[in-house]
This record gives sequence, structure tokens and C-alpha cells, in this order.
Amino acid sequence: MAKELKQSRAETFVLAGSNGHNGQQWQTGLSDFNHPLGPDHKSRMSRVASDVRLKCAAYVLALRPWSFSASLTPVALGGALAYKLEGSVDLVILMVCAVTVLVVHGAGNLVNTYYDFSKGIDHKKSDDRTLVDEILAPQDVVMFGALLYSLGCLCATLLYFLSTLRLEHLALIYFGGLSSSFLYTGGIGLKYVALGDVVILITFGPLAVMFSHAVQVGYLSVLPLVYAIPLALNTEAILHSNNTRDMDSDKQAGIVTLAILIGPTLSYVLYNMLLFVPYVLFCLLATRYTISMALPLLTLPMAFPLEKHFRSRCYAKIPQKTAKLNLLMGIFYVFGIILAPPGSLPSL
Ligand SMILES: CC(C)=CCC/C(C)=C/CC/C(C)=C/CC/C(C)=C/COP(=O)(O)OP(=O)(O)O
Ligand SMILES: Cc1cc(O)c2ccccc2c1O
Repeated sequence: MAKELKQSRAETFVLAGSNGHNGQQWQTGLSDFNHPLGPDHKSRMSRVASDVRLKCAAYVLALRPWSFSASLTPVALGGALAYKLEGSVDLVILMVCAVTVLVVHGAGNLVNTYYDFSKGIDHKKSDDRTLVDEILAPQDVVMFGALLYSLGCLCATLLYFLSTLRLEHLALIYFGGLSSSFLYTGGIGLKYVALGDVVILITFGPLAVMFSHAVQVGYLSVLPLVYAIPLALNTEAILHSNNTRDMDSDKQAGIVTLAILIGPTLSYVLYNMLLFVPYVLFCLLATRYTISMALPLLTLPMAFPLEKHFRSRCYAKIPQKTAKLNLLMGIFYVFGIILAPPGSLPSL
């Protein structure tokens, strides 16, 4: 079964890579005869090229890119706040910061893949089947994770030279993010003792927003922590729906998550709070401060079907759909801040 799945995924990659056109292989076969080093050499070359393409696609999928909105929106939010406070934003710093946070997030996803597999938590029906279906070997995942952490450190070093933020402050936030991404499932494995939700709330919220803001302005401020709240709650909704969906298999594997502790009914209540409290906050900001803060309310029609699916316990695609909502809400929130008239936003 695993072999079949692996093969069908591999075929999908090949088809995607060859424009889904079966005739391409036939064409390649014909042109082999024209190759100066002979037909064997060309077909070996095309096989190597397609193997490389397959491997690259497998690495990209292993990162679970659908979840990247969760780390990109807080970076954009930190940049937008810096723009509002300082009147300008350094786009190079913003880009390097986005890559740094993305790379550490991606590495965290790989650590999660590796440890969930080695503890027997991921199975055939799991969302993440990179190792279960033998799409990659555990060693590949370890190497890729180490590579991403190294790249993250390189980017953080670059940020040190680009930004005026003091080294100890930059290192504190960066290594805070890096250790959270590892400890989520690695080492003590915070996810396995019902602390995963706290890690996600802090890292994808205050920590990432503060990091992005601090590298722009060159100092630490509590303001980004407050602005991070609506987005952090929505990001936690992604994880909570994920954990509610996986409740039974997680229980069987002997781990404890918040969703397991509170059960399905309270999980539904919590999901609604995580989903709708941000909208209440945006209403308050829009009515008391500036109307541009009403922009994220445009995503409200996407939230109601999610609530309905959660209520009827159709959890299958809720995390991915919540991530989509998270991306749009984040974009509107950022635009709401950028478009706010000068001095109209609450400051501390
Ligand atoms: C501030 C700086 C520099 C970086 C912050 C960078 C971030 C956001 C790091 C967080 C990394 C982190 C905690 C990643 C783990 C995310 C994750 C894999 C959540 C889902 O875990 P599961 O609940 O096991 O999901 P699956 O069931 O899909 O495997
Ligand atoms: C893979 C994955 C899965 C999730 O459920 C996430 C939830 C919040 C933030 C990040 C997440 C993530 O990277």
C-alpha cells in the first residue's frame, strides 16, 4: 500500500514536471539518436534530470508550504508597524527577515516530520506522509533540516549587519524562535505534553512580529506584541483544528494535546473563539480608531463555513482552509495598518 502511494505520488510529480504530456517521453526517445554522445547517454541524462526533479518536489512538499502563511503574515505585520512608526521600511531587511523566519519555520516542520515518524505518531492516514510513504528517507529529512537551520543562522548574521538592532537582542529573539521550532517536537517535545498550542501562539505571534519590527527599527518594543494578538489567535486556530482532527490517532500514540485534554465539545468552543475573537478586535479597532481596521472583516464570509465544518466534525481540510483564511486576514490586516491615517492607530 505504502509502495503504491509512493509510486502514485511519484507519478504525479513526473506528470507535473512533463506538463502532463505523455508524448514528451516519446519525443525524448526520438531525439536521443541525435545526441552527440549517443542515445544511452541522453536517456540516462533525462532520467537523472527527472530524478532530481522528483527529489526537489519531495523536499518542497516535505516543508508543507501550505502552512507558510503562518510565518509570512507576522513578518509583514512587523514591517507594516515599523513603516507606520518610523515612516519608512527597508525592503532588503524585510526580505531577509522573511527568509529567516520562513527557513526556521520550514526546519521546524521537518523536525516535526522526523520525530512524529520516529515516535510512531504519523501513520498512513496522516497529513504528513513524507516518511511513512518513504517519499524521503529519515536521513534526508535530518540533513535538510540541518541545512535550513544553517541557512537561518546565515540570514540572521546578515540581518545583524543590515540592521541597527543590538546583537544580544537579535540573538535572543532569533535563538528563541530557533529553539521553539526544534523543541516543539524535538528534545523534550513540547507538542507531546500539551504545550504545542502555547509554542505556536508565542512563536507565530509576538515573537515573529517583534523580530520583524525590531530589525527594521533597531530596538525592542512592546507595541508589536499587542498588534500580534489577532493574528496569533487565528494561527493557533490552524493548529487547534489540526490537533482536533488528529485527536484519536494522537491518543492512540500516547501523546497529550490540548484538544485531547478538553474533548471535542470544548475544542469546538475554543476553535470558535480563536476564529471569531480576532473579528471582535478588528470591529473595536475600526470603530474606535480608524475604519481601515475593518478591512480584515472582509474575510468573515470564509470563517462561517469553517465553523460549520468543525461543528459537523468534518475536520479533513480545516487546517489548510484555516491557513488560507489566515493568509487573507493577515494581508488585509497589514493593508489596514498601512492605509491608516497618520496618528490614528493606537500606540502605547
Ligand atoms: C522569530 C524567529 C526568528 C523565528 C520564528 C520562526 C517560527 C515561526 C518558528 C516556529 C516553528 C514551529 C514551532 C514549527 C512547528 C509547526 C508545526 C509542525 C505545527 C504542526 O504540528 P503537528 O500538530 O504535529 O501537525 P501535523 O499533524 O500536520 O504534523
Ligand atoms: C505543518 C504545520 C501544521 C500546522 O497545523 C500549523 C499550525 C500553525 C502554524 C504552523 C503550522 C504548521 O507549520
